[in-house]
Amino acid sequence: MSQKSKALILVNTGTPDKPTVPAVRRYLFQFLNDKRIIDIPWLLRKLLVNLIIVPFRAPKSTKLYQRLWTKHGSPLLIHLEALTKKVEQIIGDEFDVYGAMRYGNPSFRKLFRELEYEGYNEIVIMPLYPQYATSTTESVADIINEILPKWKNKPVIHFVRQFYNHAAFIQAFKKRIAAYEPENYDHVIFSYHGLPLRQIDKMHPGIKSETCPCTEDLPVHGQYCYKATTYHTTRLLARELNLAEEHYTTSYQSRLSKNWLRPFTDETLISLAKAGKKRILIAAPAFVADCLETTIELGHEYKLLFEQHGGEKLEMVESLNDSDDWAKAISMIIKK
Ligand SMILES: C=CC1=C(C)c2cc3[nH]c(cc4nc(cc5[nH]c(cc1n2)c(C)c5CCC(=O)O)C(CCC(=O)O)=C4C)c(C)c3C=C
Ligand SMILES: [Fe+2]
Repeated sequence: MSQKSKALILVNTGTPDKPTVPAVRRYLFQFLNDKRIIDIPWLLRKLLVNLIIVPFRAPKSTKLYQRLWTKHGSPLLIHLEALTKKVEQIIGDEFDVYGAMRYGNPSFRKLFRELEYEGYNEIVIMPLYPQYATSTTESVADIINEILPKWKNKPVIHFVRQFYNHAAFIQAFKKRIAAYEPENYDHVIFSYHGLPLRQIDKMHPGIKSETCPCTEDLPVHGQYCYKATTYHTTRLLARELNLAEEHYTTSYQSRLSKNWLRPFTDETLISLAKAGKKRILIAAPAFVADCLETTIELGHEYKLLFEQHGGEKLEMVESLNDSDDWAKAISMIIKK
């Protein structure tokens, strides 16, 4: 039983336990069998994920994880643990602070189950995704909805659905980008994790994201639309950084098929290189911690691609990780 009446759980995606094929296979198996991630009929998902995607992807992803791994483990987990400690230093008088992963370890499902017996009056759950998406945020909510109804004594649950427009998040990210002096680059790319168009369009039936004006302004139907909120994140950051419209682009990375959100970051980089842009700064404001998708995909693979097409310098902005500004921002975001 805890001495404190409140708990905060910071939840990120997850990472394999080790950079080995069996560990990556185990992780991908859990990740990609989530109906929120691959939202197609159950049998089709099982066949596609278990017979095609995981067997082919696991060896390839393992090689990438081996490049990413540090002597202390996977960066995503290292940053989560350090961030959790920092946030506890700020709000620890009032809250017990936990860090957990939606897939793999430390398991959010296991932690949440165990909290039943801690006697908290209030539990704040903050998925570490600035922009709401069913495949990320809602997948964390699924675990709460599965476990909470079984509790005899239910605490108040406060679920942070998104925070892309919270001033403290924007200021923390802006400070990170500003440190690279974006005015000294030919162009700035705001690269977000991609999503299948199908998942975007489910958020606003009848309105096709490909023709929606959310690239210009945030529409009322777009409050929880990932495309609309990512474009809005770019606008908020660009405004804070005083970037002229022609000086930056929003794009999407990590696609698994061509029917994902466009423009794709790799194609954008090639076009910019062909247009004579030599120095590009790239920031990834859908990720609050550096991981495979930032350090390896942007920092290694896309850097090489840019150089192969005539670019000279591609610099990646370090994510918020366990910075003091980010820990302080979290303490503000969780206040209702
Ligand atoms: C259909 C597949 C996927 C969707 C949809 C998706 C959405 C999504 N993911 C993140 C953040 C992260 N993804 C990470 C790893 C990762 N993601 C996918 C697939 C989808 N993601 C895969 C197959 C993997 C495993 C690695 C690989 O094989 O490429 C990670 C963890 C990276 C790490 O360092 O361990 C994060 C973080 C967001 C924000 C998002 C939608 C908004
Ligand atoms: Fe992902």
